[in-house]
Amino acid sequence: MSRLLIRGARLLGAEAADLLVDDGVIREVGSIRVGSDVEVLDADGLVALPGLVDLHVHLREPGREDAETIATGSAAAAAGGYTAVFAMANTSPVTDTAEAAERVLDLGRACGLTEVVPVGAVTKGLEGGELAELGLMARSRAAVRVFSDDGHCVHDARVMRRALEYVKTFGGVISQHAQDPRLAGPDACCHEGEVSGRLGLTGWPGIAEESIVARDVMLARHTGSRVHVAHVSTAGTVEVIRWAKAQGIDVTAEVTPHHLALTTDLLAGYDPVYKVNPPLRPTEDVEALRAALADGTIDAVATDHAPHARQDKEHAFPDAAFGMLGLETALSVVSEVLVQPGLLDWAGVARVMSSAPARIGGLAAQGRPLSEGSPAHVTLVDPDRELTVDAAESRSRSRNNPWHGRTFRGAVVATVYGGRVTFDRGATSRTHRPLTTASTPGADL
Ligand SMILES: NC(=O)N[C@@H](CC(=O)O)C(=O)O
Ligand SMILES: [Zn+2]
Ligand SMILES: [Zn+2]
Repeated sequence: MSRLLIRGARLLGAEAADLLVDDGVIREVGSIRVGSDVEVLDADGLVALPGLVDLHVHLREPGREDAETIATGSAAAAAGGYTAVFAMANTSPVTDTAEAAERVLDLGRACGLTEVVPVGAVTKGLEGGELAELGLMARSRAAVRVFSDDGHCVHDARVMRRALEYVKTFGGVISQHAQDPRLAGPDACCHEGEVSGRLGLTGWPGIAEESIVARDVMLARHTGSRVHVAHVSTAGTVEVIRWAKAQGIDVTAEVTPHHLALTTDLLAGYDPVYKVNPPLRPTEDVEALRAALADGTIDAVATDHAPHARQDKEHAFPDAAFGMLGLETALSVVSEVLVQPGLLDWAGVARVMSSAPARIGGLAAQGRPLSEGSPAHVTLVDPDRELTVDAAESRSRSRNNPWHGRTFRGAVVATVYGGRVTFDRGATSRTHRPLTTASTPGADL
């Protein structure tokens, strides 16, 4: 494998330095002189983050390749700075067997643009009844550690209890889509509140999420097992998680970029691009989510990238599919709503978008500090670069992009996965230069 020099990157908590990558590993950090046989990424002025890790994406393969494939989703992931993504199990067929998990793993490896980590279903067919082959999936080549019926809530407390007990035996975790089906009726399509009343849409309340999270943290305490809360969307859920963590309960949580930035007022135009599960919430919730991510109550940002084909999304609001794209824009949204206002610094971004999700998902080779001997998974970010989103330019096969036309400050410029450049926005020069000289130290972060 060819060698790669990342030149003059701003490292977290350190001076700017060169990173020499050989055979997929960071061999040297410092002022490095190299010969002409090395590919050079000019990272002058760019922040180098450990490769981003997304605990929650929908890649739709197998079954809905018209909406996304592992190849198009991997390309979108690389463009978003991701070097690992956890592919949810709500495909067709469902990822509820060892064979299905290994197939997703192999398809991801064949693409080679990002690590595609299969999430296993908790119950067979996501039906909420019988447990799926959790142990076989864990012991398979895919070594599944994260299990989720995402799209559905594991609502039966007895099933949830058994699942928690089971995954405890091999250090797994249940990622819960927390939504009490009795409190969120089949017709509900948005947040229940002032806006839904005005628009004449049927909503569901935050308590549908909060009551399940409250139950699940108690089940985690009872079983001594580990629960992860997917896409937290309300201030009440934040309160429950804060309390549970203070008790020493083994709970972690993620929040999506859209729940950190968008509010339920956007539904006024009935545009189904804003229809998502959990629904966009009022400003008070958005503010609580931002604060919770900054103070560590919420551990990670996860996109819940949910591509949908036009024929599923372009309907009257109540009939459209739930979900929105997120992989390519997540870092820019986080930069805009958290870094620019001073709620999070770049070390904080590395925590919530790389090291914490890698730890939660059990990926030892991801989320590591960029030092000698670490795997070369690197995301280069220009903190000042303005990015205007154009849905038509997406690498995703789908176009349900809620950020179309918006401009963000802060963007991913290049992604290095296992020592290979998997994305390059073109601002970096990849010329072969003889005897590269050392860079000058840049600003500390
Ligand atoms: N988030 C969504 O609105 N939709 C997801 C399912 C889910 O994450 O619950 C999907 O698979 O489309
Ligand atoms: Zn979900
Ligand atoms: Zn999801």
